[in-house]
Amino acid sequence: MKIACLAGDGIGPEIMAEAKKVLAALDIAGIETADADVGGVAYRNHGHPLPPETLELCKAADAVLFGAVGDPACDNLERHLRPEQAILGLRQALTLFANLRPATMFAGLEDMSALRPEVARQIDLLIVRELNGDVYFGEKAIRTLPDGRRQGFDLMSYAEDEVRRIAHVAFRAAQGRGKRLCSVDKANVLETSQLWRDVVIEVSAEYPDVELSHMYVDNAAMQLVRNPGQFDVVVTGNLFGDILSDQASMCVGSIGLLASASLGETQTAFGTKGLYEPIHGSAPDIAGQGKANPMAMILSLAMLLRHSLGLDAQAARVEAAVAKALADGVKGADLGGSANCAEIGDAVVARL
Ligand SMILES: NC(=O)c1ccc[n+]([C@@H]2O[C@H](COP(=O)([O-])OP(=O)(O)OC[C@H]3O[C@@H](n4cnc5c(N)ncnc54)[C@H](O)[C@@H]3O)[C@@H](O)[C@H]2O)c1
Ligand SMILES: CC(C)[C@H](C(=O)O)[C@@H](O)C(=O)O
Ligand SMILES: [Mg+2]
Repeated sequence: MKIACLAGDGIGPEIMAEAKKVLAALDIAGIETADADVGGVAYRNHGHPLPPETLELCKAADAVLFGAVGDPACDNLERHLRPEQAILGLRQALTLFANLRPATMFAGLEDMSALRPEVARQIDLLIVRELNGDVYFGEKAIRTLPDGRRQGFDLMSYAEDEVRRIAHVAFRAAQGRGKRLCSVDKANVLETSQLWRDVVIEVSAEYPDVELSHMYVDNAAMQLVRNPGQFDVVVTGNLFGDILSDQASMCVGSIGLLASASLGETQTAFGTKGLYEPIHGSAPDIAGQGKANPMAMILSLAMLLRHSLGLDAQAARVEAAVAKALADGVKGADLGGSANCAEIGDAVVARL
């Protein structure tokens, strides 16, 4: 079982070290890890944020464990050389079109939620974010109009097969959970969303046991803080899913808690090939200070064990250890506590 570990920039190396600590403590026979540069550090060391050797390592691996990319020192580089292009490039090169972002309330964190405790307690949802399309990958440019004005554009598009495959992932996820699926779009304004809605309805015929609803994204943003308990599985496009998942993180208490799995259709000997990363970024404002919460990274490792390696029991062990640490009051600065990044990792290991 081969895991490619890409720590990346900012807090990436700090949180990756804690995930590796947890993996080592599990002592699973037959796992090999290999490190590679990605993002700003890769640009500095190899002249490119996603060097060919890093991509090859990821292609050959059963799973990729990914920290974060993003470095303010790279902000003025040409777009294709910026660190963020590495994660976009990996998602595209590995056809990881389904991004699962679960948000569940942990016991003992109700007071840290941006919501009232009785509202926060209801949160148990899964955002299924499409990851290979939308404005992210459409034609984009800053061009000069005939009258001399500059105009930026990013083409928003979804082909029906792209919507169909993510819809199937979402319906199947709903079948395995509360059997309710809410498709979030902007079909009152966008043609892309109208097609999205039509295709989701078409696919729903194959899942009569799942209750399908539709919601406009602006309303969804509001409902997520008004009554998040109404959501079971949410399926949405790349941009809306990016934004709603950061919002969901503060409903749970911190962006340092939300993990993700990015999956495609490639099966390995052990499960589905995937990339696993926290939903947050490289947090340059706290990098190198031990202030990062590694729990999202550790919970991403749990998702890796479950989806790519078929090690459900080990995944559950890691999730239970994180929940127990939180219930015992092990909290970083993001949750109003004083534990540093390494102490949080140690506390999780101690509870495995
Ligand atoms: N997948 C990725 O690698 C990814 C995701 C998001 C953003 N980014 C990049 O990261 C850089 C910084 O972006 P940003 O500031 O908008 O978002 P960010 O998620 O990095 O940080 C937002 C805020 O949350 C805090 N935060 C994030 N993770 C935390 C953690 N684990 N523990 C405690 N606090 C945490 C940060 O300190 C910051 O105040 C940018 O270059 C951005 O493009 C990368
Ligand atoms: C860094 C950026 C490209 C990325 C995205 O927008 O997908 C990030 O925000 C995320 O949520 O993983
Ligand atoms: Mg994001």
